[in-house]
Amino acid sequence: MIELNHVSKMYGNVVGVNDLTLRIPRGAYGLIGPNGSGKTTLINLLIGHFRPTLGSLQVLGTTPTSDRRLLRRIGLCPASDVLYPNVSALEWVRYQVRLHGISRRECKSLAEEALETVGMTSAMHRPMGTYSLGMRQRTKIAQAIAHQPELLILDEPYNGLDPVGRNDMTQLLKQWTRSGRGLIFASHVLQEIESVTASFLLLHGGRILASGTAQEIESILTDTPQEVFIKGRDAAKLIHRLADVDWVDALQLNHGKNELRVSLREPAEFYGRIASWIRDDNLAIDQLQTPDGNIEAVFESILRRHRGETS
Ligand SMILES: Nc1ncnc2c1ncn2[C@@H]1O[C@H](COP(=O)(O)OP(=O)(O)OP(=O)(O)O)[C@@H](O)[C@H]1O
Repeated sequence: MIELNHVSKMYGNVVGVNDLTLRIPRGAYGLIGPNGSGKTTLINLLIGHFRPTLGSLQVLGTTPTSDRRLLRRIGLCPASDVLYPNVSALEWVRYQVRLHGISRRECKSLAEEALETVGMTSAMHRPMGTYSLGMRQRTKIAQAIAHQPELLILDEPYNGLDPVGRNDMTQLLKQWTRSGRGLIFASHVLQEIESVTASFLLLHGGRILASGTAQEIESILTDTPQEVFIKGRDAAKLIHRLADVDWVDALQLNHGKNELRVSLREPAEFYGRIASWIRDDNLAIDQLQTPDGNIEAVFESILRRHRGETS
């Protein structure tokens, strides 16, 4: 579906993306990374909005900047709010479909169908200025899917949505994924991506740090140094167990000796032993706090590996 060969994009002296090489088959992928990691730059390269400063790329078997017909095969939902307050969703989506060179009559039925898919039929004649944020997001998605593209690209589709809107968005993206068409969507939040697809691309500082399924990334993390906080009255009593093993990098007692911070070189070793130590020594331990699910910690772990601080 996408092939990047040593792609870099510079904005003057600023690196947008840095030497990306990647080949991903058709499927659904979450593009995850903190602010400024290069997600939007990558999306703009995929749709041919930007030409790479270095390297080359192919999307759906063609070069985005030299094949304008590619835009007909891609649906794009940008992060920015692009809706006109005095225009109805139906008019706007029809107009966007028309821009793809589709006949006037067909545009209307395609627009209606897409708006129905996103649950906007009852509000589609109202001016978009009266819509909630969730309705605006759904209208943007309708615009992206109305011309029935092969690949849907969404930049932060969950931004600003309340829990109900988030759930609706997840259902919508799952439905799209089940149809077997391509999906790439950028997000800051791991859980949002996890609820739609198991496949990730992790960007940081314009580089792809990891790609694969959640399990693959988890297994990278299991072997990557981590910090664990052990909390409870007997936390300090675990020191004699942990002081002599070679997979512990550092130990620190905090909070009146009720919290032990452990820097682990091989977390799997720790998790394999901790329960039996607590049981055998009959220790009062209330909590084990790990960085699981915390995307900042995930990035920190992968970054350490990336910087060569761990193997
Ligand atoms: N038009 C521009 N001019 C100069 N620098 C830019 C421009 N657009 C992006 N950058 C820089 O390129 C890098 C990547 O930015 P990009 O917007 O692609 O990241 P992002 O992951 O989409 O971030 P966010 O989550 O905040 O949208 C950042 O350092 C950013 O400051």
